[in-house]
Amino acid sequence: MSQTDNTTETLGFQTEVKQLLHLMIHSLYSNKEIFLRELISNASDACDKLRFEAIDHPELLEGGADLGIRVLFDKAARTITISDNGIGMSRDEAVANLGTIARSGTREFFSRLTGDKQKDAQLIGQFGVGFYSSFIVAARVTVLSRRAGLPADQAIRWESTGDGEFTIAPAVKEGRGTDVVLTLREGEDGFLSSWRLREILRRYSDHISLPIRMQKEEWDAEKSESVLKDEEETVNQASALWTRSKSDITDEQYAEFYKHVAHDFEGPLAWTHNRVEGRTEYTQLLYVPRRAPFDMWDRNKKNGVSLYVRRVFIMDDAEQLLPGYLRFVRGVIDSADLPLNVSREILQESRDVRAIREGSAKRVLGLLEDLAENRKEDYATFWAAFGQVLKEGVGEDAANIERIVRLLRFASTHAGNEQTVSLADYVSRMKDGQDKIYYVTAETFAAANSSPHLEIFRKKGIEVLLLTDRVDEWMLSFVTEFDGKPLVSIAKGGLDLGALADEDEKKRQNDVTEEFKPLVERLKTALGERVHDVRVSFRLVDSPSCVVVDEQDMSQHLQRLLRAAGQEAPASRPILEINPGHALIARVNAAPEAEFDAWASLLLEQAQLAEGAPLDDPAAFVQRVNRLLLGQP
Ligand SMILES: Nc1ncnc2c1ncn2[C@@H]1O[C@H](COP(=O)(O)OP(=O)(O)OP(=O)(O)O)[C@@H](O)[C@H]1O
Repeated sequence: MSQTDNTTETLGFQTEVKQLLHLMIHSLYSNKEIFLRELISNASDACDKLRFEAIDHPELLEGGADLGIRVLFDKAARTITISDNGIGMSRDEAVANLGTIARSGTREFFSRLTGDKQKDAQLIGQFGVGFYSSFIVAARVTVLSRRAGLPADQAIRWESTGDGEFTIAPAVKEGRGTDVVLTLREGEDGFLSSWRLREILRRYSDHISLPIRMQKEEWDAEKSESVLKDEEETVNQASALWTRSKSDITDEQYAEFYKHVAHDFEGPLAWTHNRVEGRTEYTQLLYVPRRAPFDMWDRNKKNGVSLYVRRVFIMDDAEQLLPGYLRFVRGVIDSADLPLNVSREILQESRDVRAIREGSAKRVLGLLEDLAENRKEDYATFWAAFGQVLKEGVGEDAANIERIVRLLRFASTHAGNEQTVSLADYVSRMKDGQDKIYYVTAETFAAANSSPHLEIFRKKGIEVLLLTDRVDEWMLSFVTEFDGKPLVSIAKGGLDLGALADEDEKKRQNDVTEEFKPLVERLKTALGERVHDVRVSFRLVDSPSCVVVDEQDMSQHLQRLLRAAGQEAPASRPILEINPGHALIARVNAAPEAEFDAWASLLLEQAQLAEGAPLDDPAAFVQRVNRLLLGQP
């Protein structure tokens, strides 16, 4: 910090702000006019905040409850001013809000930037551009602001040319609120036009519920030019978008409103807009974003939609209005019943809120069902961004579990790595006589897809779901059947292909099992405590052996996940299954007694490796393999 005179302080921007400014000026160059949308959006938020604070402190309005935004320009001075009479900023608020980015994960976000303009522009989109977008068109930005409630001589003047530093000084401002004055860069004079500014405002900010006023302009036939009048006029519709009737709102207006409430740069994927009447009355305008925000998995991140009560803004991120598994939804809920002084605590208890939450969850599920049915590509986009979050719903929302289960999508041996298969698709492709839905869980798609357990299913052409997301094991504890068909792990318990194995095959299998009994007994003795059991398996085709767990035991994959998360997991011993048709099994069967223990260990250890499980003693494994390769047990 340095002082240029007694009162003006010069401060540096946070490093990330400097990076953001640099990047924005370069990557959003072709989309400059959005600065106006961002500044109007902030001005509108500032008025909403004042109106909300004034519910408990009416003196903040200082007698002027007529909230609004004004856009002015001055051709001679080459400035555009966006002025609001909202909440304003104190000195400390200005320093914190206009010099830093207060979002956790910001540093990590910036470390992901690549230097590739196009990719970075998309990343910034996820981040939200906000106030700093002024510097795309302005060489200098001056903010004159007075917080509501403070006297006129306690205003502040913030100024920066966007090159790393800003100054802040005390100032005098008669009216409360904020004036943002942009002194344009060379070559940006095109914005100094009433026509141009109105056009931008109508395109991007028509949904703003407050009046946006500009000086009236009229054509003067004598002078043959348009002249500014002393009167003002409102240039937007100035009514809350969600209160308008659906048929009066264009898709573009819905999209621009979304960008405002969601602080998103891109338009939404889908939305649902309804007025609900009955015991509780409310309007909901809910959006599904296209992309997950960069900090979606941040625990401290706020979630949810904005709550209004009879058009008065009450709070952002009212997470009580939707169940947690729909936390990606953005938008507005405007209640006719809640009190204006409702707090987050009251929201938690309120019966009206419960009704809103249940009603909104149903609406969003309906919207997703519609996407899944009629806009498959968009549903795939949704699923890629938020599928993992939606899965949480099977544990969280028992009332809607059937609907949620129908919305789930999986990778499978038929469909490949993309998660596109619904349980209904799976059932429609089931083989004659197949009465179960088969799946395998693993850490990665590659591990799942090359699991030895799949071999017999591939041979018989039976589809298997490949589950590799972290929440999958947890999810499966809630989804145990679909359409009357149980979901069965192919790596658990004995393999029972039921009606899919014919009588001849069953008889042959019994004979083989009998024939291999002595080998099985020898392996049990050799492996002792390391296994729970050894048995002959008909699920293997190309692999000599595999490990499975007992029906009621926790899967090996889940055991590993729990241990990785530092939790206790019961150490269940695996069952070793051997493939009687494999040449290596014949080799082990014929092995001399001195070599037998080494072969037995090898069968177990390679089966564990194929599963993606770590070995207890990898060095001993390597030595054993080498000795056997060299024929020196
Ligand atoms: N006109 C204004 N009146 C009062 N406070 C303002 C005004 N403009 C900006 N601010 C303050 O500065 C903060 C930062 O603004 P900025 O536009 O960068 O981010 P944002 O609006 O919070 O989020 P986003 O960038 O995602 O839109 C705001 O959250 C607000 O606290």
